[in-house]
Amino acid sequence: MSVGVQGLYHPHTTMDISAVNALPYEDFVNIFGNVVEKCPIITAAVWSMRPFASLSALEAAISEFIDALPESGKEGILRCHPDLASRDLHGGTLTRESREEQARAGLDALSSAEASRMAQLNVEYKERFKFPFVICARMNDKANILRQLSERCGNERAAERARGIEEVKKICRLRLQGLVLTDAPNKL
Ligand SMILES: NC(=O)N[C@H]1NC(=O)NC1=O
Repeated sequence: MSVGVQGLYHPHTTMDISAVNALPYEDFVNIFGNVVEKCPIITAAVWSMRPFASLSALEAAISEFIDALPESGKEGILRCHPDLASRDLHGGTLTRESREEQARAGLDALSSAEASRMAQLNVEYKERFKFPFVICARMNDKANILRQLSERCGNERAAERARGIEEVKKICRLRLQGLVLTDAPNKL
């Protein structure tokens, strides 16, 4: 294992679920602490629910923990996310996961027109909802992200809070799949 930015461990190989279940909580939090961006408290809490029968069971435990939070807690999770394509992307202050996801969607290589449109819409969104726009960057390209950011600015706050949390769960699923072997298809 190697220690990455933010002090999180990044195993070189994916683990199977029994290896995950055998982890003491310190290692579990070090490895999985950022599956929900900057919310290691979620990881630390779900450790109590092990053993997990499968990767999907671990994912479901995280999802249920999030769903049980009050609306303020869900907004708190959204507020832990960095703005997409913000100046931080070049400044190196993002978590490794977030930087890689944004780069994969092409957000590190926007034209200046795209960058200022994105910045302007991010401000508009945050002024309206008081939390940042969150979308699973790995499932979208930059054109799609800009379009959705613009469209979602017109939503109601409760709908947008729920939508942001859905996106957090998609980001979480992809981050987990990078760390744990996916369940064998013949077991599903
Ligand atoms: N604001 C926002 O959506 N941030 C995130 N999206 C994503 O895929 N990774 C992130 O950090």
